[in-house]
Amino acid sequence: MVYYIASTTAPVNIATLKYWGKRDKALNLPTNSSISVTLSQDDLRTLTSAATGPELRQDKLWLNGKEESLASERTQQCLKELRTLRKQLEDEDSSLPKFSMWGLHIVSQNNFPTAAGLASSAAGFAALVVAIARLYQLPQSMSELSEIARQGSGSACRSLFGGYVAWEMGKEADGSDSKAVEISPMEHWPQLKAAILVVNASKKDTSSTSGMQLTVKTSELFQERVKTVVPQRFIHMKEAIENKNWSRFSELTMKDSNSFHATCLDSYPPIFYMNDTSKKIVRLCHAINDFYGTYVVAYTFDAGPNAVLYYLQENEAKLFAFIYKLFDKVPGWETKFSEQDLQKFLEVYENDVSGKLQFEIDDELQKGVSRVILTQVGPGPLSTRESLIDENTGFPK
Ligand SMILES: Nc1ncnc2c1ncn2[C@@H]1O[C@H](COP(=O)(O)OP(=O)(O)OP(=O)(O)O)[C@@H](O)[C@H]1O
Ligand SMILES: C[C@@](O)(CCOP(=O)(O)OP(=O)(O)O)CC(=O)O
Repeated sequence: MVYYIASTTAPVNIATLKYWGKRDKALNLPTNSSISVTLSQDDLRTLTSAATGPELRQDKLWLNGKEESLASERTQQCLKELRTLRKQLEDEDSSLPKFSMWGLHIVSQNNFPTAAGLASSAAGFAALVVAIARLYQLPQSMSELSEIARQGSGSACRSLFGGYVAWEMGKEADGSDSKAVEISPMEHWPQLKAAILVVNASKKDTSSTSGMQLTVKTSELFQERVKTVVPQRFIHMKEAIENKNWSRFSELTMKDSNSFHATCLDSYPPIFYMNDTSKKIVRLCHAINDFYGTYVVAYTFDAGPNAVLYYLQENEAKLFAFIYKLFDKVPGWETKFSEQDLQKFLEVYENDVSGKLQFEIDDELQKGVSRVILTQVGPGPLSTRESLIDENTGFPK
């Protein structure tokens, strides 16, 4: 049997200017433009393989080792658009095999918790679209493919690029100008790092999709956010990235996270994504910045309680003096540091911080965090020879 197979990895992205609100639910068109940082695939990534062949009659998906339904309208829309593009190629060149007529087997693995507010849908849909586009040998650019990934999950469109990425909301009713573009590649500002404090790795209560629908419908504050706050912030954040202006970037990032969660609280009935631990982490970050008298850390929270802390490499020891001291018992540190390195963070705490800090380190804060993920800005989707599909059967290995 002949099977054609392509595989790719795709990254997670974490927004610094949040997407929250749709102006068209079916096409996933947003009410505001957004900005994100793509994170390194060494630490968080989806690996997806896609196969087709004349024997495959049905589309099938296996996610993290289990067969899953492909019935969701969003996934169907992505598959339909990719097939249409492939069909155009086949119509132009009759020697091409008729991939557009055959079934697809898609096998995917996330190397981190799925649906836990760690942007698995973003990496997942980005990988699905890119793997199939490569299998189909589509000539479309990443920006063009981002319009398809967007229909799977809005934030997924930003995972088609590495580095610093904007999703331009666009104006057209058909969504043809609502796509991701690169602001700067990772090489432009490679010193940006992220420490993710995993607060609760269980499934979240209110999905992003239904949460944002409720906010659009009920929050007055939201109107102000999309009309005035975000358009200005978008320009300023883009400038901050282009100029590598860390203080500006971190201030805007924290303010935008707070603004997004404020519109959730202003929804009726209110939506709570941050929990008590998240709020304590916010206070801790402000205490750290106050302590040093400069921006050392910037927090941001998505639709869940986990904290993403952005910081610059040069400030790592200053930040870790605090967060390693607090969360040294949880797993994750050993992925990047030796025992000796970690000991040094404790020494910085003992020498520079202890006794001088206006912040009470409490038990509850320590108990609320279960894991740290240490990562940094990274590249966009990468082709890989690693395949999850058996080339003799067309099924998962
Ligand atoms: N590798 C993948 N391939 C295809 N679909 C995926 C993949 N990973 C996740 N998904 C889809 O995304 C869903 C999870 O999306 P959801 O938005 O609930 O969580 P999240 O992405 O972790 O959180 P958020 O987007 O709010 O940060 C999964 O149930 C699955 O349908
Ligand atoms: C808070 C956010 O993470 C919301 C992400 O929402 P999704 O992209 O998951 O929503 P859907 O388009 O409905 O799939 C902010 C962001 O990533 O910009």
